[in-house]
Amino acid sequence: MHTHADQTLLVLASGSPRRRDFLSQLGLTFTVSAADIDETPHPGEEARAYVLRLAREKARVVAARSPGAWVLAADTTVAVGTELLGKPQSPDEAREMLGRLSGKTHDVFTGVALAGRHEEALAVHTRVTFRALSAAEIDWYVSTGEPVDRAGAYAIQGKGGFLVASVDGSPTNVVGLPLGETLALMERAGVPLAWKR
Ligand SMILES: Cc1cn([C@H]2C[C@H](O)[C@@H](COP(=O)(O)OP(=O)(O)OP(=O)(O)O)O2)c(=O)[nH]c1=O
Repeated sequence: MHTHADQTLLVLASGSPRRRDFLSQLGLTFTVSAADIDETPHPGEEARAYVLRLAREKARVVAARSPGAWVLAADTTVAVGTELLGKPQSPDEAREMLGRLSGKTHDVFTGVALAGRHEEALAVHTRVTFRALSAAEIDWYVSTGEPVDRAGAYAIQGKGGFLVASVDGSPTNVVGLPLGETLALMERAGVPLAWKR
């Protein structure tokens, strides 16, 4: 018997409001169920491998409690050379991270994973170049509170826009969900998309 694909449930395994907004903008109907996993990198783990591992883990944890659903998860990290910059744990750490990024180009990686009938995953890489920042600019930005809960201590889509000189690659990848690649992934897996109903 033919089953209508659009009856398949889509679950976003994320507590991130950015990811929720992006998926909504695509016209997709979904529920949200955040996965709480250990995000500690393995010793010497490369950024691409790290974000893929975490995205897959988040998707699997939620898929295990969502029978019959497609589960989408993602993880974003900032890398300076081989060093991973996660979310700052304090204003001092945020200042330190922003100082490291000032006047240089860094890498942003997002891993996207889909779990359900089968698994699919991909990682997207964007290069972001920061302006040379003054200490006063960094202090002010940290005082806005925006760096909290942001990989690399900035939000390009918010007040942190002034930090950035240029972006090479997917802009939505930097905010936490590379939209073009995520759509391609869902299409490949057979997840029902709004314009295909
Ligand atoms: C670099 C950058 C990161 N970020 C955010 C995206 C991610 O939400 C966050 C990185 O943390 P993640 O661990 O990728 O995601 P999360 O903890 O917010 O949500 P969940 O694991 O439940 O899905 O940093 C921005 O919003 N703007 C930016 O410019």
